[in-house]
Amino acid sequence: MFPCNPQSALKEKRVAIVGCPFSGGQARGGVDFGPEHMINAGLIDQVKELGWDVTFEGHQQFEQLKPAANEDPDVGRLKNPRYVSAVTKAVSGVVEKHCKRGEFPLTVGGDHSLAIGTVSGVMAAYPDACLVWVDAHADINTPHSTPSGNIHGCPLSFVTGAAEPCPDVFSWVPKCLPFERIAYIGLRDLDPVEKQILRENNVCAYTMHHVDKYGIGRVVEMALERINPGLQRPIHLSFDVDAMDPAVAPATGTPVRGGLTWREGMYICEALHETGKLVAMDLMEVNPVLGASEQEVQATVHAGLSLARCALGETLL
Ligand SMILES: NC(=[NH2+])NCCC[C@H](N)C(=O)O
Ligand SMILES: [Mn+2]
Ligand SMILES: [Mn+2]
Repeated sequence: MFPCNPQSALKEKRVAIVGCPFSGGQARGGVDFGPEHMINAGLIDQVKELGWDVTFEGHQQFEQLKPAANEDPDVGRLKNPRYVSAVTKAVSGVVEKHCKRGEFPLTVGGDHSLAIGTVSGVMAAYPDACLVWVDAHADINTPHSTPSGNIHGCPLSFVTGAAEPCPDVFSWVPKCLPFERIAYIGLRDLDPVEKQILRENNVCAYTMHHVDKYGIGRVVEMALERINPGLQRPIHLSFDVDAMDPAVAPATGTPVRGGLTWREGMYICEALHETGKLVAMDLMEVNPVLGASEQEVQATVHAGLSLARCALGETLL
């Protein structure tokens, strides 16, 4: 299989929006309405406005992948394991297909368990890619370490191989992403085993402490120097909207105070666009049901739209 030429998606400016109405990786309903809200708020036209050709084949349909009641018992601590495994496998294939067509997949969630699919799909098309993970959380719990059983807290343990093998589920996931190719930005809520995994594997991780200390410009620069020296590698950006401060993006399932400002979030997307190496983006965890008011929902959706536009070049002269 030939690796894709990362330049084609960028030169031809073709985006494929992959709407993933999925909430099975965590316990709170509503995150499955995220993609619909983003589309209804004008995502397609806004991306077209930036000069991209946009494909949107309608939201992914996951209902038929859902096991019948009682047929998806926990595996270890993992909740809905068969459902999440099947959905992320499907997403992986869709993302890989778009990459191989020379399109830039913009995957809109949905909860962050979907990244098992997006990361494996991008890595199948671009085996030398690196990943920038912008999140309050490290999402690298293993099936044994997860305190919640929510798989949206675990996606990176599967794709890096940190996860213990689990019977029946996720056996399809390739160990496709080396630790040296992950950079985290925005971390501020880690579980003890996650800290241990990051330390033991010397993972490039910039917490909010580092954002305060160095400034976001320097943080992005240092992150890229670490995981992508000379900018040789294609870049996948996985953005959990809870990386943003809850004042900016309140409508999300696991908000944590002390997050990125509006500009810090946008800056990350702009800077990655500027590299000319960004090949895929995920925008996850917008939960329109969790806003305390309509205004909070709108604020979160608008932050999400703006992040996507910045990653696609909006603010470039
Ligand atoms: N994608 C997210 N919002 N993840 C939150 C994860 C929270 C916690 N670390 C857990 O594993 O349950
Ligand atoms: Mn998060
Ligand atoms: Mn996350």
